[in-house]
Amino acid sequence: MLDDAPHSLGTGDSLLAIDGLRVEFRTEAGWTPVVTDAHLDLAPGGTRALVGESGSGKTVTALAVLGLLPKHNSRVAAGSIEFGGDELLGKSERQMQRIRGREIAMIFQEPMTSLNPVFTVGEQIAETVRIHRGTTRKRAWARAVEVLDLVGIPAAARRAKDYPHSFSGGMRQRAMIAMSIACEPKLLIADEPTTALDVTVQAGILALLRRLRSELGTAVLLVTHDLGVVADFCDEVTVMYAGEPVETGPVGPLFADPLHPYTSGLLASLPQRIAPGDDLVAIPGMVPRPEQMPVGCRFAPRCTHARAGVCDGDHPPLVPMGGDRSTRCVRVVGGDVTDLLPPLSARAVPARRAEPLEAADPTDTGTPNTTTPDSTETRA
Ligand SMILES: Nc1ncnc2c1ncn2[C@@H]1O[C@H](COP(=O)(O)OP(=O)(O)OP(=O)(O)O)[C@@H](O)[C@H]1O
Repeated sequence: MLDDAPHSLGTGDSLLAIDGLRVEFRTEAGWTPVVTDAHLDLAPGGTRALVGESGSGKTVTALAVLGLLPKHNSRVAAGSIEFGGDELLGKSERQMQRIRGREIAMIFQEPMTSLNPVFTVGEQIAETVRIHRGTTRKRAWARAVEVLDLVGIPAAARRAKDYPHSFSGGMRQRAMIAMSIACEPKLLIADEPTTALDVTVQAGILALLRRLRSELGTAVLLVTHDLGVVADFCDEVTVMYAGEPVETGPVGPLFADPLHPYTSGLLASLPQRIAPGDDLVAIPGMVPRPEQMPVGCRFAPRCTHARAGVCDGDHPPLVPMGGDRSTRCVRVVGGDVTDLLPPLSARAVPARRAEPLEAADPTDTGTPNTTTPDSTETRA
């Protein structure tokens, strides 16, 4: 653990436990914090979303876990990131390389950042398996075909010999997921994995992640700005604002009864919560730049509940509120504000779908292990 990490808000049996994380970037103004006092817990096999507007620090937090922050202009200045009880901060690049891929894998919004256009999809997955598991080329290839089949690539043995450009967007995303799970990592970090995909393909990818989670027991940290996806997929959520978590908790209670005005504002601006004829309630203003953080509560300048002399004083800590929930709002903690629900017409929490969604994905052609080729998936 680095200096200045405050006491843990964690439960003690986490797969991933981030505590008091502070990440700084070098800017013209000097070392500038972009993530501060970040806390996050993820249980083995659990799913947690990291949500918030653009620039809130979601990706930086995820990259810190993987040890992939740019070395030339960033540093972790405080805190702790434990994975399976083992401190990741301070590990060498060589040690982190061993952890990445084998223990923790990441999938990105754009699959071509992970897939190399000059090698076949099968070769790339097999190479990952060979490096991390030390198996023979033959076994590694067999594993590549197996995982491509698992993620629903039709005729996997044949398609493994194709280059990424001959796959559609949905299939590339599946191929990247196949590569990331090939070594059965305990944790998958998915950064906006469905944002670039159309809605039906998106639903199929989420259903795939859900199935992998239940079949392989992989925990998922999902970085997204899409609360509908969070409601669909995650058990727990961490809401980030201006570089810090402002509310955490189980998805159902947090969506039904937010404990921070920022969460309430995000929920109120969900299109599916607005009744026909109602205005979309967007949060006025913008996320402050890292060099211009307000003193006191960072959300106060945009908050309709903010009070002078209360919200512009000391910077508020993240306070446990019971029921596995916490908030950084001093007015909620003090009991001055008790009902943050968005307007009545916006109260319906996006339904958590009980049924798998994979059938809704045109890139899927049926049960993943028995699929047949589909022209919508084939570009070449
Ligand atoms: N390489 C970098 N150099 C300097 N500042 C950076 C760098 N990467 C990120 N930042 C800053 O860190 C802050 C958090 O960025 P981050 O990408 O984590 O936000 P985010 O919540 O993931 O946003 P988005 O949803 O747009 O991806 C932002 O203010 C951003 O400008």
